[in-house]
Amino acid sequence: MGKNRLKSEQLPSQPTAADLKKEAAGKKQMRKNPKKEKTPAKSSASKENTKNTSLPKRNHKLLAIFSWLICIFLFIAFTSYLFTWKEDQDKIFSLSYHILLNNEATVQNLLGRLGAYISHFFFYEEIGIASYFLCYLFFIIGVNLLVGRRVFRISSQIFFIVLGILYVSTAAGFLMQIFNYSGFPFAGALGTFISDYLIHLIGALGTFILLILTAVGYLVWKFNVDITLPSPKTPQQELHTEQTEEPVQATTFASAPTAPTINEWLGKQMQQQNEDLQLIEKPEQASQLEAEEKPVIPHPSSPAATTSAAKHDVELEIKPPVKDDAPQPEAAARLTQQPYEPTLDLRDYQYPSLDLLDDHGAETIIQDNEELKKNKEQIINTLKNYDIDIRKITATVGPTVTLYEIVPAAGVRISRIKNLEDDIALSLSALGIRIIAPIPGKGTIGIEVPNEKKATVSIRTLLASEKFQRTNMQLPIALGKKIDNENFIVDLTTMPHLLMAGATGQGKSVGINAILVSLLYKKHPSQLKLVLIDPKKVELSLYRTIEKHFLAKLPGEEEAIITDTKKAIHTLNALCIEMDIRYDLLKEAGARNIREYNEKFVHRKLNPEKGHRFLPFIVLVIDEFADLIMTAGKEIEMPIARLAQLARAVGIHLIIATQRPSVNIITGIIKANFSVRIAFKVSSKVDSRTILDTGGAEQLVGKGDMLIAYYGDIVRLQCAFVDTPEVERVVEFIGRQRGYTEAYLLPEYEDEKENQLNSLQQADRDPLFEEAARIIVATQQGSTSLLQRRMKLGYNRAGRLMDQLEAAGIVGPSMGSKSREVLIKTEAELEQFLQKIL
Ligand SMILES: Nc1ncnc2c1ncn2[C@@H]1O[C@H](COP(=O)(O)OP(=O)(O)OP(=O)(O)O)[C@@H](O)[C@H]1O
Repeated sequence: MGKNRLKSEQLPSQPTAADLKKEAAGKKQMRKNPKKEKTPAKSSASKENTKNTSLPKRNHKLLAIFSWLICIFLFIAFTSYLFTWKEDQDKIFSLSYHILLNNEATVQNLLGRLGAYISHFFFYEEIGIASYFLCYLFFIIGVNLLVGRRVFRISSQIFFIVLGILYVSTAAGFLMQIFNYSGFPFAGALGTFISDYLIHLIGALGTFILLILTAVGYLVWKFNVDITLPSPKTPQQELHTEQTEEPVQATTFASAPTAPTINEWLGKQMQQQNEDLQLIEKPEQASQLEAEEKPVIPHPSSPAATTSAAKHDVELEIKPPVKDDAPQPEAAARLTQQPYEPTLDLRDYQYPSLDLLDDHGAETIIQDNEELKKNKEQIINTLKNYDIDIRKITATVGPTVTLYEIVPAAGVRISRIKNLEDDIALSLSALGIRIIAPIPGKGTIGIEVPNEKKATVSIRTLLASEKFQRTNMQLPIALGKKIDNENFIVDLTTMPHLLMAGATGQGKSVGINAILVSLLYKKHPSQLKLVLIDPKKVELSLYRTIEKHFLAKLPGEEEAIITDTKKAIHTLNALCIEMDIRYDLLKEAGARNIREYNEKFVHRKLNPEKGHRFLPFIVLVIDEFADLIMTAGKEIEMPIARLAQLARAVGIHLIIATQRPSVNIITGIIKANFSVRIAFKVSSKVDSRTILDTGGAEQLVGKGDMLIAYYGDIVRLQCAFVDTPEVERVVEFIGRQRGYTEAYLLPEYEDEKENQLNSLQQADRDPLFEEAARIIVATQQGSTSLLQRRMKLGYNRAGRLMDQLEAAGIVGPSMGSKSREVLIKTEAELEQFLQKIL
């Protein structure tokens, strides 16, 4: 038998232990540094490596197929031999191995003379029925070679095979001798020899006992059978035992008695033998088999687990901290070790994808050489008319305008060009010419001329840019593109507030949407809350879909988007209270700003039981500030100024937009606290000065063409464009997802003045109050003289009535000589209101 034995060392390209270690180390490295894995192998060395490794891999596959061919060949030949051995045996006895060369000899074995000879050799001359172990050997060699990993540990498998051959052939020999059977060679020469030897040595009974004990011993060793009575084990202990058991043994044993299919068994082998290497998925059947055979370990969350855990008092259930019930020391230690993750509130939340946004075509900047040449000549000629010579002129084509940068000839004073600005613009007769003399930081003069064909800057392009994708800004906003096409993406937290102005239809609302969409693409609902005030009632209403994700509101309010002046005042004051609360929290935590505070909170250095919580950023947006300040004046201005002065450190940022950039709206106190200001096209130079402290915004071309005063610089940008349907898609995408149970609640604000007035009202309300209210609402005119006329009252009493109507919230505050705004619009609404207050 020795000469025919196949040694594992002779097997082709069997991976060595060192190879496997290298491979595992390589995988670890890749897991650690996945980028490296993705980087295409550029160096010649790595190419070489690829070549070198691909060759053995191919050979492995070929050898695997070859192994499996041998396995199948032996299996068919052996099985056929079971039925044809009688017919073929005589011929092999007479011809021996010459039968392989003798074409005239005919045999019955399905695999012909070779099949018959090999089967006879192994069954009769060697190991009998145990020959099937050889099929198994070639099978596992093939698997190892094909998978390219050590699915089966060959050394231990050979040990198992040798033991199996010895045992099976001996047992077969013993049975044949006991039953005096001399037909089919079940035992082979080896089995017959060993069993014969044993029977002579220790007798038939002794051999029988030896065989039984060997089998039982093997099973005990394999199953690690606990022979003592089972001691009570906790579920964790059982789990531990299961996991630490030697995988090869457990599988081999588990598979053998139930004779699973090859697939089932292979699945188990592969799963158990390669714990540290990632393997193929466990076939379903195999897992069923395992479930049947192994003791059932209940899932920790299953009722069974709970009861068994309760019995053994080991289960650790981590609950949210309860005030009176101090967590167990072990649980507490675990909790403090893991940083708090605010996004786990809504752990399944998905950020909107770029597919929701459109590419607004016309993205590429068209460089029209004709146009450039024409403009260049016109500029040169115009300047020549004013005796200004040019040394050099260069053009930078932007999305909306082209910047012509001029180096004047020696001796030309820049101030002269600046003085001629209007004349030059007139001569160039193009709308939207802006002269920058000199360009800051350069000794040159810039003339911006609008392009005939303008490009749209889609927000999608900006959000897809690497700068935005990779940013670590806290509140990144993609505002637009500069004239040199650089993306202008800035952090709102550094601004820290933003004032936007521009005549109607010039791009303010689009600008606000671009800012909000940028934030929604970068922030999780736990990190950002929006307070939206929209007196125009149309622009921001589409954001109500995301109320339970991103909006903040006053407690008890139905609508999160504020359209009413009174509510706007309340909201601003509530924000001031939120700011004060946050300052107190920061003080207690010893943090200087929201960033430090949240960092401490995340690392569980602040106790939630003392009121500490993760603080989301709050961004307040007011679209149409003019309406508010005109109706509520100081009541609006004061809280805004306070917030603008102080709220930055606690993560509250303001964005205020207005159509009317006049000084009574953008007051000194507001302006002083908003250092970053954006101007879309305005109607006059005065307006431009009000916003930017300089002219230029009146020269803009509209449609998102804008100037931003950003820390001393004035930068011209083409605002990013996002259309309403795009915003709708984004908010719907967010709104469809699971959100919080309600909007983020701002603190309750109690208007003391209002309360005083209310109590006063109830006591001293004029008996004509109701009638006056009806007249005012019916006519929708908040005029004292109207009351005087209609009710035939003196000026004082009518004035008092009007004050009472204001206190009750039926009319707005006095607006000088103009009528007051009537806040209740219909008589039905008034009836309801009166019922409530009278
Ligand atoms: N960045 C931009 N790129 C291209 N087109 C724009 C851009 N911004 C605005 N537009 C065009 O101008 C139109 C008006 O813009 P928008 O609604 O933002 O004006 P607005 O200043 O908010 O006006 P209003 O104050 O009356 O609400 C848009 O419908 C769009 O066609």
